[in-house]
Amino acid sequence: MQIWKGATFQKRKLFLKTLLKYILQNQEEICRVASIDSGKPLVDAAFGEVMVTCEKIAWLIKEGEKHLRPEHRSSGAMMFYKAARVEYHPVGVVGAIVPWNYPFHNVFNPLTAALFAGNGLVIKVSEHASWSSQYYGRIISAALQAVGAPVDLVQIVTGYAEAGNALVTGGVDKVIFVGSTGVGRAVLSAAAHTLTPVVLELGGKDAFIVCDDADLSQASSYPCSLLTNHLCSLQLRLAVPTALRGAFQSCGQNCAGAERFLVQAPVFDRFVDAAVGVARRLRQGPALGDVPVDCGAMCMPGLADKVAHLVEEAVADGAKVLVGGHLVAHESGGQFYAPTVLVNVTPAMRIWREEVFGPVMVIVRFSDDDEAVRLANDCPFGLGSAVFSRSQRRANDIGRRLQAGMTSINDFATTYMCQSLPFGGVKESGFDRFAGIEGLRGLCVPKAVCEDRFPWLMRTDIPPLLQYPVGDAAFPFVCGLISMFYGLSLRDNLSGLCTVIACFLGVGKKASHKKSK
Ligand SMILES: NC(=O)c1ccc[n+]([C@@H]2O[C@H](COP(=O)([O-])OP(=O)(O)OC[C@H]3O[C@@H](n4cnc5c(N)ncnc54)[C@H](O)[C@@H]3O)[C@@H](O)[C@H]2O)c1
Repeated sequence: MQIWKGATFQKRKLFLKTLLKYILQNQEEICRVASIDSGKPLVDAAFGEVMVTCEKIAWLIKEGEKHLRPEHRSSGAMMFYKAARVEYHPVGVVGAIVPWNYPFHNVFNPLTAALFAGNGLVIKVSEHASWSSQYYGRIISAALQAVGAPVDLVQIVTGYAEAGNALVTGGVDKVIFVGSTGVGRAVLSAAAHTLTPVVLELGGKDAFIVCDDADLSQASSYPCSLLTNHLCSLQLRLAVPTALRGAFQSCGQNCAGAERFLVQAPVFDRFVDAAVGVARRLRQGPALGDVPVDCGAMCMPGLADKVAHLVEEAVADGAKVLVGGHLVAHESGGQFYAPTVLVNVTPAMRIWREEVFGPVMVIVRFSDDDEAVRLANDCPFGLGSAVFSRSQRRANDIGRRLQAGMTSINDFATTYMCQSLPFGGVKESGFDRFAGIEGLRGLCVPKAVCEDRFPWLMRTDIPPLLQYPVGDAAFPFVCGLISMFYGLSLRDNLSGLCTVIACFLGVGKKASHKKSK
């Protein structure tokens, strides 16, 4: 760890380039391994695991150094003769505890940033995705070896809750926990004993808002309503495929997964019809079977039953299943839950508040922007969000009011493809950030440093009348300084200056008199 801490940025970049080269040359194998361990189709693995990881590595190589170099800061009026800066030093050993849903990305995401920041890393992978971690671990060791870095710099461990707990309490310098809200609470509580800082990246239940833009497209006075109608349906054509991917990518097993689709009344039926039309045609089965599929299996034991239970309970309370809504038996013996579209859901239902983490698209109608915001915020989680409107201004107005860590305008989850942006949530989705500039710097100790700006010209010292034992004029002198620098008018500043000069001149003698006694 000590060796890597002193590694140049050039070497850290070389490590990332070595990883990137391997990933690019072995994309298919990496995706296959992720598919076997998580049940997701290859395209979902390429999209959600490999593409974002490559973007992260590319961003770190291009911009990472810039954000970890010492940053000069202003020193303020009174400290004008000082130079101030922040230095970003590695925290030491980062402990990352990750879930099973993206076996490749969940390992490489903390790995790339932690090592680029100069840290060592212990990753506790999920007990449900341990197999693939062995293969990914070998890639990491080979890349470390290739650049002459210590191979034990990264340790991958697996196990149940006890293993995770041992990592939190075992003396790492910072914990990144990615997982469910309930376990996040346990991790935070364990970390409190050792005062270990924790980043919590927890569950989500993203709102996906589709506005109708009716005022524009329906205004009879509008000179070109044909065009606006076309634009409006274009917006829908844009929103529906994105909505479907937001709901069914990786069979809905995404932290930043769209789980609540809020659609404005005038376009509600069209949106629902379009979504149902596609959802009905989705092919489901084993990810690496003989026939191509759109939706794979559920990974975690019991998750499909949990999803089924949530849907059944909602239906019993008045929700309506338009597509799916049932478990699917398959000769492979895998766990499958059919891609589902559900309407007539109300905020009183459990499915509205709890993370489903499955292929269920809940579509709810809203009448105006205020109601959309109210419904979106009526949720314990606040990870991602999306707003669709052909008026970017309107979409941004709604977006600003959403209680979420991330908002994509006219798209879904694109904030994560912009790797300079922080990733994380509010409310029960956690706190602090793991990606972007904030996440990268979060893996460092931001050390404040202050030194003389002109050491060859002036070295600063405590003025004689403030030296112990302090003279009688010390107090008026400090008050004078405060007025001189912070007075709100020129008169106050000058009056402060006069006091300072008077004290300085008058007390010089007194101080030396006292000292000679
Ligand atoms: N916000 C994000 O970035 C993000 C990303 C992916 C998944 N998630 C969330 O993860 C959840 C699904 O993953 P999961 O079921 O694997 O989550 P989980 O919370 O059950 O497990 C996550 C990890 O924590 C470990 N763990 C369990 N108990 C622990 C304890 N007491 N102390 C320390 N570690 C412990 C597990 O072994 C696993 O490695 C969902 O809620 C999803 O939203 C969040």
